Amino acid sequence: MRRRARGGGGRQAEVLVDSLGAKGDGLAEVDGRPLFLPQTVPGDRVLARVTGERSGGFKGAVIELLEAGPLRAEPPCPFFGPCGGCALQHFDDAAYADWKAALLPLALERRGLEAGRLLPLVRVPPGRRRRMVLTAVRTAKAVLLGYHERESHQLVDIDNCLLATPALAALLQPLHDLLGDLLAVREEARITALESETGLDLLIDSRHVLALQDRERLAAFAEAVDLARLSWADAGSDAEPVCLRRDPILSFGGVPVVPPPGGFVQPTTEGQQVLVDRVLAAIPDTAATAADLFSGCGTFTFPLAERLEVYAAEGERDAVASLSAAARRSDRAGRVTAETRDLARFPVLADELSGGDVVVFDPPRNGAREQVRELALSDVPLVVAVSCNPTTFARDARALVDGGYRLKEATPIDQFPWSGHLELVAVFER
Ligand SMILES: C[S@@+](CC[C@H](N)C(=O)[O-])C[C@H]1O[C@@H](n2cnc3c(N)ncnc32)[C@H](O)[C@@H]1O
Repeated sequence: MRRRARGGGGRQAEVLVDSLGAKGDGLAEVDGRPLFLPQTVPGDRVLARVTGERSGGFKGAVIELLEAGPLRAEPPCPFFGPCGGCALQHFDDAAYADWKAALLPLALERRGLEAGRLLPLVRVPPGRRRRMVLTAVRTAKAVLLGYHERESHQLVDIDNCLLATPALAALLQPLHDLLGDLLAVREEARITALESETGLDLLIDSRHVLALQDRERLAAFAEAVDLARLSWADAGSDAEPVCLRRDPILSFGGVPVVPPPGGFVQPTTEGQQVLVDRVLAAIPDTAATAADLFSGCGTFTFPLAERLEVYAAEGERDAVASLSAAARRSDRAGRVTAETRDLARFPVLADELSGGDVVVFDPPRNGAREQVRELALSDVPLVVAVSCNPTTFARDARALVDGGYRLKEATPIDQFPWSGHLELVAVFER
């Protein structure tokens, strides 16, 4: 490392990037501590600015790429760089896949764990993201619609997204036009768009107060782009359907479910199928009962209930309502019970779980610390964990192993291509 004079924005240094960190940033060294440099690859020699502190090291920004590393690739998207939606389009594809596949064993290793059998990375290609959450703001000149820059409030305006399904990508330009008509200067909106099996489902969440002509404009928009449903929420308040042309439907284990507006569903159909297949494959024929914790609106509940009696618990009231309504309409009504329950504050207790055959749990990114404490005390013979965060998964896995479980098998799934995120499914046995 060669230091230069302090610049106005912080210390500058010429560094060599030697590896990639767990979130996809290149890692160099300054003063014997790691310097995290977004959008660099191993072998890059860069002039960097130190911009702050980060987990035992520094965060930085590239001022100039002095020499490109051999694993640098041409990013396919013109928005890559400023757009915070992707972090790793500039990395050689095979090297990217190796790096992603290693995230899970590395996270486990940090907790002193190893999977009995680590299956190869399953890759979901770009262009399959069926759910997107975007932000929009009306400026004096135009509407900006897209993702924020990394660690910034700055919005990057996009009119295409290579991650999204073609139907979602094609919605971006009409959405720009709609929001240009609707929003006043400085008004913002958060848009959740889902491509369901029966068409697009859109939730617009904004402080903008809807006048009668706005509602007419929204209905005309729904008609023009053939939306299944268009809902409106006021800063997170209960979503109100503005236009329901047909129910948006996703099928879980063959059961049609109408997800709540903006509700969580797996981001890709392909990723969901792999997760469901791996969960079902882990369950022996002798099992009769299962608990599906953090169930959402039933991604695993309904495939499990084809054969098993299932208790589903989930924190979002609307998701449980969707799940319960779908169960009532299905042939699995007698095999599914669902409850709205905050599993961090009121985890299902070891005594409640004990005697059951299988627990499936699929928590949010921060994991299931409180729920896992109870699971570890239970006598459930089989636990299948689904997670989108190897770090919190490894923490929870440690608690299960300390409670007497064995981590039998784990599968990493790249449901979030070009990002530092990784989906996974893991099987634990007592
Ligand atoms: C990763 S999603 C999985 C949902 C579902 N298993 C699926 O595959 O679609 C995590 C779920 O946990 C729910 N959740 C988050 N925090 C929770 C809590 N404290 N208690 C119960 N559920 C919670 C979210 O609402 C979300 O539905």
